[in-house]
Amino acid sequence: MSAPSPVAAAAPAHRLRTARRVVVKIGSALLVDSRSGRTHRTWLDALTDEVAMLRQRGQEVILVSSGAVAVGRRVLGLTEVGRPLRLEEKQAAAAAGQIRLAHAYQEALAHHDITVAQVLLTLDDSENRRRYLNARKTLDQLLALGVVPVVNENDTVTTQEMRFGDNDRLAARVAAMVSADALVLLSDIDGLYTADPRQDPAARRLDEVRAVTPEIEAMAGAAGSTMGTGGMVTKLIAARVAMDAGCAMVIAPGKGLAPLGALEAGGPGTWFLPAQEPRAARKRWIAGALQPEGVVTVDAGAARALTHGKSLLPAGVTRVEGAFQKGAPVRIVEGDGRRLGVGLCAYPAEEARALVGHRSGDIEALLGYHGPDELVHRDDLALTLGGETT
Ligand SMILES: Nc1ncnc2c1ncn2[C@@H]1O[C@H](COP(=O)(O)OP(=O)(O)O)[C@@H](O)[C@H]1O
Ligand SMILES: N[C@@H](CCC(=O)OP(=O)(O)O)C(=O)O
Repeated sequence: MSAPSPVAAAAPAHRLRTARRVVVKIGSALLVDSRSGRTHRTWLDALTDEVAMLRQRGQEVILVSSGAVAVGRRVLGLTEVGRPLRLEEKQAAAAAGQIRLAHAYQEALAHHDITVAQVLLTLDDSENRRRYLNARKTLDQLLALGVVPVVNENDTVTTQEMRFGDNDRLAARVAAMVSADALVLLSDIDGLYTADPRQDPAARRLDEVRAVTPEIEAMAGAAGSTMGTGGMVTKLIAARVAMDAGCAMVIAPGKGLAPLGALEAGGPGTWFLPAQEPRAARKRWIAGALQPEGVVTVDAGAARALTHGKSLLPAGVTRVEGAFQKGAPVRIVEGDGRRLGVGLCAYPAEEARALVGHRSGDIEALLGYHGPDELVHRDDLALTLGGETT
């Protein structure tokens, strides 16, 4: 019998404490007072105390925060009760609210000497590979510099109807993008119930979910509060995205003043536990889900380096074929045609061709800008040797 997977064995409550990278999503209803449109400062201060505690323990934290529309509505006087805002009004509200939201986070985290950076993304940024790679690298860089990124959707450029609950999915995409180990969705409810507890008093909360099956999906009803309207449906979509990326997700109650501490102490929540870890999930995604758009041939020395876990440097490349953009998946082969694997190329095809056989130190002189040293970074590389993805 094979040994049980350490991923499945870890007790859910420890997931948060042991996670290297944590994404915490904060909904509008938790952060913004529905009547006054003001942020709940005491709540935010308490949450940022917890974020500081996680940082002190050496954990990296990304916050995905909603609330721009709710804050901006009041600022712009778009407060007629009962009238839904038009898309352009919501976008205007988001623009006016976002700057205040960012400021609130900046002030709250400044008490702990933590620098905040605002990152506005569209859902599409995680789908378009070139922008995806840039967003991932920016977030990586911010985390490496000890910064806490505060992410929201870039509501100004969104072309679709802005729906509450979008940030549940955005948070999951961000968690997948940065290979986070844990995603916490702080909610007005303490987890997933067998049915909407507002409708069914006999509904029971689930502690753990290991796969989002149709049976689980059937449990999710529509929206809850007046401000948050995503309900459980978007949370389950988020769970799927997170789990596919090897990230554990938890829906936990956020109203209290120390929601993360409560969760760590074994408080209520529903954990969605993936079958594998983020690194393995990402390699599987690169190797399996993407259609290669080019071929990069490497010499024997580079092939050896790759099998020893190194990145691919331009010096070991002998040929680049195809027309592709930065971030595209490319097949990596040896001179004799033997397939080594698939990787995401850090340069577009033309630039990659210009770098063939050159030392990384020459990149700036060749391209006129200071790009990455690696043509394919080892984190973006899935070797498929002997049928195994590594
Ligand atoms: N099966 C379910 N389990 C738990 N809550 C559910 C379920 N189905 C629907 N809901 C509703 O979803 C709401 C949470 O969604 P929402 O209010 O959008 O969350 P938030 O604003 O906290 O992100 C709950 O208050 C609950 O009324
Ligand atoms: N981007 C929007 C939030 C969208 C959203 O998903 O809201 P919520 O359901 O409260 O998490 C805003 O900042 O107002």
